[in-house]
Amino acid sequence: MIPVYAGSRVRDAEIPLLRDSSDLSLMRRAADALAHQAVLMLKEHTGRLYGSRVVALVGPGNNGGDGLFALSAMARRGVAVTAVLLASHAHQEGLAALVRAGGRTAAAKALDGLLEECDLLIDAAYGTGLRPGVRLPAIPRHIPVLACDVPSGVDADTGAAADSVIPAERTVTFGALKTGLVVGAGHLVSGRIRVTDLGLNPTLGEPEAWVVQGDDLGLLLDRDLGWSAAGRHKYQRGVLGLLAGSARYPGAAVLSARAAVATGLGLLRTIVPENVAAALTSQVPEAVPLGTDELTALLAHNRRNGREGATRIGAWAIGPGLEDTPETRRHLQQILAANNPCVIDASALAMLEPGEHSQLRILTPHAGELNALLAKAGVRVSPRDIAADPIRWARWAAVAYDCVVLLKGSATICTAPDGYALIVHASTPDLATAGSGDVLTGILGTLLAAANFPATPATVDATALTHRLTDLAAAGALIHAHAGALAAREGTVSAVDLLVELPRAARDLGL
Ligand SMILES: NC(=O)C1=CN([C@@H]2O[C@H](COP(=O)(O)OP(=O)(O)OC[C@H]3O[C@@H](n4cnc5c(N)ncnc54)[C@H](OP(=O)(O)O)[C@@H]3O)[C@@H](O)[C@H]2O)[C@@H](O)CC1
Ligand SMILES: Nc1ncnc2c1ncn2[C@@H]1O[C@H](COP(=O)(O)OP(=O)(O)O)[C@@H](O)[C@H]1O
Repeated sequence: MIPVYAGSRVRDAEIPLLRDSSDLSLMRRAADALAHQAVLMLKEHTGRLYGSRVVALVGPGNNGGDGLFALSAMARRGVAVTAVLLASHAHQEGLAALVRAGGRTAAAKALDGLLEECDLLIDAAYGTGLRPGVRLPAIPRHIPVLACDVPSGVDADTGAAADSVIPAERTVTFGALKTGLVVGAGHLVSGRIRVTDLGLNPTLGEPEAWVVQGDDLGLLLDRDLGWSAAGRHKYQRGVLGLLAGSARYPGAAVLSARAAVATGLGLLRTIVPENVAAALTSQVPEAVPLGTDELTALLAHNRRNGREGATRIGAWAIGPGLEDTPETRRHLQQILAANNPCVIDASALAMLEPGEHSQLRILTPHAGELNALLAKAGVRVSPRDIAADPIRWARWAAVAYDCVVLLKGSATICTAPDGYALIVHASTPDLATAGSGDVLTGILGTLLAAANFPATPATVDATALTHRLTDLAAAGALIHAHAGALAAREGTVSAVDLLVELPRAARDLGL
């Protein structure tokens, strides 16, 4: 997992070091890393270095200073470099270094002409010191862009981006990975990211979040892989209850059920409306239907004897395709009252009430559903606000509903009420397809059922439990993303394609 820090935190750590202008070593290290990536990009795009033409947008602050030092390093290697100065002043030592190395400067009005003969643009206009309201020049899409620290126009704390943001093919970021590069629009415009370590970490404190990598699954699941694990019978591998489906959305229940089974579940018990039951049985023969009376008896049994062992349900997946009827509300209330770990999705989210619950719940809203959850809790935000600072609003919902929230999107954000946050990046934009969220719910349900949470969570440290739940949420998103990557190799991706790839995705990641 890679730690992530708010851009302003990194800036606060570096400013005292940068203020002493006699010591430019940090800036030179940053500039060297920038120049190195620029050289790689030039070789990739033009096949040569000597005689190629690089233009840099240079802003008035230290970000511009990085750009100027990088240009001077490239000028010394035979690259024709021009710094386009966007403001009336620029970093003095950087300018002097550029002039000494034989580089040129130009005014902003010369930019369009320079771009006509440009092999690479370095964007060193604004970094972590960006204020709102910036207006940046338009860059033709065919010109490769290398961003210095943060693509100009991106808020390095939140990922919000100005309309005129300059999307980058690569970003070299300094000191630490910044939140604005890994979520929201900032994530979409940063391209490939390289982090240059400047030795700031001891001064940065606790990370704001962690970006999850493919090989983190074992860590997130924290499973007992001892010899006894191989001796478990199906009930011990995990029994999941699924409350889903309606005449209007019969497919959602099937997708969640198939995903749960494909992720390696011991047993699936399903409560679906009568008119969905036949389709479910024919498409998911592994599922065992659960009647209303049996549900009541089983939950009572669970309350008395804990959740372990045969016939007891270890976790619930609730919501895909569910219709809001008195019967589904009754089932939901029964399940919630029994205090089982559950993943709650789709229309079931609208049936929840905010408040303290001290229960093992993962809510899986997309941005629109998060908006509705927050509104119900009295927090008035717009979808635009959520897009501009998704971690912040996912955390608000986690606090308001006292549970783990998994906010879906191109970057999935999993957060606990105390702010612990994990980020999982989608492998492909194709994951945004109908039914893909239902598949995720099934995966999460299986991970919860297999996790063997204690039957009386009140006796266990609540923070530790919500962190464990957050880890499992991220593990589910990781498996989902990897299934997407495998499916995308064959072409476009549908929810059924994800199901087909799930067993392999789970095994690839070490499940
Ligand atoms: N991480 C590290 O360890 C290291 C970081 N380093 C680098 O330092 C960078 C941070 O530098 P920084 O603090 O000087 O801020 P930066 O982004 O250059 O912008 C500030 C200038 O832009 C101006 N300005 C802002 N918004 C504006 C707007 N909307 N419209 C117009 N103007 C606007 C602002 O104006 P002001 O607000 O003062 O009026 C000010 O003049 C960081 O991103 C990284 O590249 C490395 O050198 C070394 C190690
Ligand atoms: N732009 C995107 N790029 C990649 N994945 C995305 C993007 N937008 C959404 N997703 C993912 O697609 C899935 C959609 O879930 P959801 O909206 O619940 O769909 P449905 O209800 O149709 O199943 C989620 O896993 C989400 O993280």
